[in-house]
Amino acid sequence: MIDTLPPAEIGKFISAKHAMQEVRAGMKLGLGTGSTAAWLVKLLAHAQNNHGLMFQACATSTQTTNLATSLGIEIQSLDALGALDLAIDGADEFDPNLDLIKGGGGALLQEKIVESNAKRLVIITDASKQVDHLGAFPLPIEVTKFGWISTQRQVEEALKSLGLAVRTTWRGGPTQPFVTDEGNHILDIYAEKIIAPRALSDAMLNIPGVVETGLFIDMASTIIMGDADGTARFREGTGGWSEKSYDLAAEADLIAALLEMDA
Ligand SMILES: O=C(CO)[C@H](O)[C@H](O)COP(=O)(O)O
Repeated sequence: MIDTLPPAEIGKFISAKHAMQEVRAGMKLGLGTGSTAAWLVKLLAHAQNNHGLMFQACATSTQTTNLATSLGIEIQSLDALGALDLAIDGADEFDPNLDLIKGGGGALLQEKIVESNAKRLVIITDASKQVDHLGAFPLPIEVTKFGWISTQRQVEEALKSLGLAVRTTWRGGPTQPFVTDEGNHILDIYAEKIIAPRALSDAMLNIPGVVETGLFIDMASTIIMGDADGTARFREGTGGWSEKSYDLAAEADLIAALLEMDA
């Protein structure tokens, strides 16, 4: 089964598998959103259902709630759990400071709320997400439905005054814009290169119709990059990279079991 898996998916599995080392019995966990986080959710379900791992969890989206509950993980509300021990999530980009662009899946608001309530945030990725400067991936901005077009104009004016005369587009298009779990729209900013993420984030958050941005600054504790050859490269804060190799042949049964969860 592993032979038919695209290399990118093996890398995501390796990253999620390595992140499982951070999970301890009894922890309160925040579960991320996206295709990499889905591997983590499946690994947690496997550990719970087959090895009796006990944990409590909240989710960062309806998508993750549905996946987790379908696999037998009980999802509680963040408010019921309170402070979390650990959150694990994917990212669209990360830079050398471990600052992130997130929200490619449209879940940035719940992700930021959940992850800001976690003692540690572990980001599971692959090498394609590593950049020198954030911004090649369009930066998502969550905007209220009320006055959304006027907010877009304010966003573009604020970008211009920061020297970023760049394109913005509505996720899903202007006639049927994407609606987030919180009932808002997503404006994607094509900045190409964000030199001052904090200044950009502050300028966006200063606009009343902007609810949140996909810039996650000073939030990630650790980054893990999984590779299709079985190598997990990981970095704590701004320290150096370390690596661990996983034997893919030895992981084949586990990968097959996780893939069967899709059936
Ligand atoms: O921020 C996110 C969702 O809002 C995801 O974590 C991000 O888009 C990465 O997703 P994937 O693991 O599928 O590449």
